Amino acid sequence: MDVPWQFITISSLAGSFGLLRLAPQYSPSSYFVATFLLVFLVESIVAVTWQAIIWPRFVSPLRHLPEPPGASFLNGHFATISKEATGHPQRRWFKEVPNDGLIRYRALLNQERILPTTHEAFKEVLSTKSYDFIKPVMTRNGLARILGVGVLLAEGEEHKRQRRSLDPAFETRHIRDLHPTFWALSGKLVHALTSWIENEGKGRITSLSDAPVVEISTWTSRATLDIIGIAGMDKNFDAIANPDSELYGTYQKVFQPSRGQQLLGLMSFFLPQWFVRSLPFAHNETMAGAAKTIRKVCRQLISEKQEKLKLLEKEVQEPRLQGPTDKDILSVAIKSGQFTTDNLVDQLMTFLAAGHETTATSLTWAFYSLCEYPEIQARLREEVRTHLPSIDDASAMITAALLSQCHYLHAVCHEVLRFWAIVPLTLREAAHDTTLQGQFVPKGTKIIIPAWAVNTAVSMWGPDAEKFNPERWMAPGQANRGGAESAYANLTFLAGPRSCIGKQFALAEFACLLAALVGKFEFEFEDPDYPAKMKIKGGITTRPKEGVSVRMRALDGW
Ligand code: HEM
Repeated sequence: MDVPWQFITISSLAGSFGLLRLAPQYSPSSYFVATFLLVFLVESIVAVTWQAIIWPRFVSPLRHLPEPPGASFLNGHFATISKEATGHPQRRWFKEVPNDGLIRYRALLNQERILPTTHEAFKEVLSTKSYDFIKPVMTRNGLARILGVGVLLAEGEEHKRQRRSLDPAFETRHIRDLHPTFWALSGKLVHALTSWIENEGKGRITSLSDAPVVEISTWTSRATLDIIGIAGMDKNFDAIANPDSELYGTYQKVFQPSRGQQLLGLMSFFLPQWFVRSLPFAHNETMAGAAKTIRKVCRQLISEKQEKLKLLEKEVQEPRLQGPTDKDILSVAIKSGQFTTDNLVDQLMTFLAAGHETTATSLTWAFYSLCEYPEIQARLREEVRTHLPSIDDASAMITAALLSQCHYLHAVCHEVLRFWAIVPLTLREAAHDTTLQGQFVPKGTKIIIPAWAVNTAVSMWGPDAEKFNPERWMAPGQANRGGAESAYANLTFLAGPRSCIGKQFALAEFACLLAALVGKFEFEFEDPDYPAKMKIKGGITTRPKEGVSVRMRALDGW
């Protein structure tokens, strides 16, 4: 249970106002501000005593669950959680706290969190009772401004309806058709990078030590924005060619954590979100501006696409006009007839945000791991060069079948996604009183799904769980699950009805981009000691705090 700060703030304001107007003789002060502060203080002390001390220690049905050591009296494990990278403490607790499937830990003011640890517990939260454990309202409101209230944030029957309408855009058959698009855009990225490197190196690159330094995450982000633009919305944002593109710049600002963001996040505990958002802070202005730009772009895309579809309808007799363009996510959503224009804007916002930074960050981690293990990089390059046509060959067509011959590529991609689990944890909240693994769970309790901890748990993956090892995907019969027995051992894309709708899209896009980049370039850390210094930056997705800076040069012969 959380302390109801908003209720306390609003009731203190209203109570102080009422007291001074109706019964001023009982007011502790004749000044409104002083009265408010006193009433607020008294209400807060009562609420905190109950919620942060009495409830979690003596009343909560969860109080008997095992807890990690080191909790403070009032703020439980908050200091540990806020000091370490997102998902890191949960990884340790997963390993070290003896439990029967559930652990309890406590956040700020001892707010309780349940950390499930077994296959059965994850199955219950994510599949059997997935609509009983919903996304927390605060998280939903926080994300809605930039992500829109699309399928990612919808709940219950509304979610089922939206998911059914969008699923056709992600059918295997359709993802197969997208491979040439993914390959063409991977080529565009390779060529842009080649020119940049040649330009920076001024024709003097003979070995990696002469090569210029590339911070790879800015390039991966631009490439995946272009891919979701073309494959998802039939629109070329041209971010690879133009790093100053409006949309790319907007997302860069939005995904950059700032002090203002943290401060406003804290204020949202006490005050209604609409009020916090109207305060004159720079962060509020940035977010409002970003939301406006993203909405404007989405509206434009929808009206362009509606025009195009009308034309196609008119000329339906001419099959040449029915290319893959009418199978992008936006066309499928429009043609389903299930969404109003405003709903469509929300869906597009969701796909733009959920569908580009995730794959870009995974690719950044791939670069990190391939610099850490140059022998894996070399083996992967050899496989790509043996089985796939050169990325410089504009007439070559890549197909899903051709790509599937690259078993090691498949293994490396899956291992990067498992090992780094870029959405390291995600939250759920009990929509009503319920049970989890037979344990009573009161309404409002937060459940933590610790994808990173699960993906690297010895209990799920065996003794080498914490080692980056693509071989686990190469052994006979292990290509799909990497040797893990449980379907809930790999939560990179989650599992169940709320799992990532774009998983197959992301896997194919990731494989094409990685194959093209590793086939063409060799690279190494700019600073060979980087792994010892690297800090992980937390947020919804985790990434290396300083990015991944690599010396990079194009190789001949492919
Ligand atoms: C490596 C890349 C990706 C990763 C690791 C990833 C991961 C995830 C995760 C963990 C969730 C569940 C979030 C939650 O419920 O708390 C999710 C949901 C979602 N993802 Fe992805 N994603 C990736 C790529 C994509 C792409 C390329 C698209 C779109 C083309 C996409 C669209 C979505 C959508 C729409 C949802 C909401 C699904 C629902 O609630 O029904 N994702 N993703």
